[in-house]
Amino acid sequence: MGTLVIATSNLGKLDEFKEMFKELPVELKCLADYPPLPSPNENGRTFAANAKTKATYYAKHLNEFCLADDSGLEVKALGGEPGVRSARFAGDEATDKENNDLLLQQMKFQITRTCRFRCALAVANPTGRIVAETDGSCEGMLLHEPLGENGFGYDPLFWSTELHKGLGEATAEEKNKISHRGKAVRKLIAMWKKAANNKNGKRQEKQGRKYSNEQQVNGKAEQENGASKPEREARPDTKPEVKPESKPEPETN
Ligand SMILES: O=c1[nH]c(=O)c2ncn([C@@H]3O[C@H](COP(=O)(O)OP(=O)(O)OP(=O)(O)O)[C@@H](O)[C@H]3O)c2[nH]1
Ligand SMILES: [Mg+2]
Repeated sequence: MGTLVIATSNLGKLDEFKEMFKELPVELKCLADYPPLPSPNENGRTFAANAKTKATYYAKHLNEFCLADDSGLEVKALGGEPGVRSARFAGDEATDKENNDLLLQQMKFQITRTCRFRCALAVANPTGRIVAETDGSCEGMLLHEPLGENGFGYDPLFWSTELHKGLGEATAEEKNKISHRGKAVRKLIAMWKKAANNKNGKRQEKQGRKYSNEQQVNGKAEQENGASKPEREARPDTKPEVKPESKPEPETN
């Protein structure tokens, strides 16, 4: 079984990933399983750029496959802010509460409350090369005050137009079904399943080719040894079993 490190220092994200990956045949690890590393710079202009930077950085240092997530909240009335700066909106070391308070203050007189969460995921192999990327988004409205105790970050300020409730009120299962991260994770899992199916298909094709080559060689040898054709055909049990290629599961966004 392979290892995948969930390379995030955000415990809220980590819990969501653990829940969503629990059925996968992979050994999940997190940064706490390794000696501490300084955080990488997240100064990219897009979520995708930051996710790739983090995945590559951790994969190279830990010599493992690493999954990184860069995500944040885009508020329409603020021109997409806090966006990639979501974690540092109220300062480099800002807490969730400080970020939320600043956001509410900036939105005090705004009538348009449309916003969305976005998430970019990147997986890097142990050399640091990016081997998979996906993304997801989740639409909502910014509340005027915190609602509910669940989730993390900006969740208490986010009214989900898909769930018709605040993310702070939603259970983990409800949030994962509609969230930016949930959508990005399901795309990633669908990609892995497709790649695994293709690999199985290729392996079976190779086995089939090997069998047919062997048959030709054996046939030739038998002919040279004087074996008759009907005798060879009467041995179907020597055929390798070639299962039909199974279809990947449809994406469930
Ligand atoms: O209410 C929320 N529900 C979410 O589902 C969610 N996803 C992201 N965020 C916020 O966006 C920033 C991400 O910044 P970010 O991607 O740099 O992560 P981070 O610095 O916390 O950890 P790391 O993964 O970089 O180690 C942080 O402020 C998070 O609170 C969320 N807030
Ligand atoms: Mg970060």
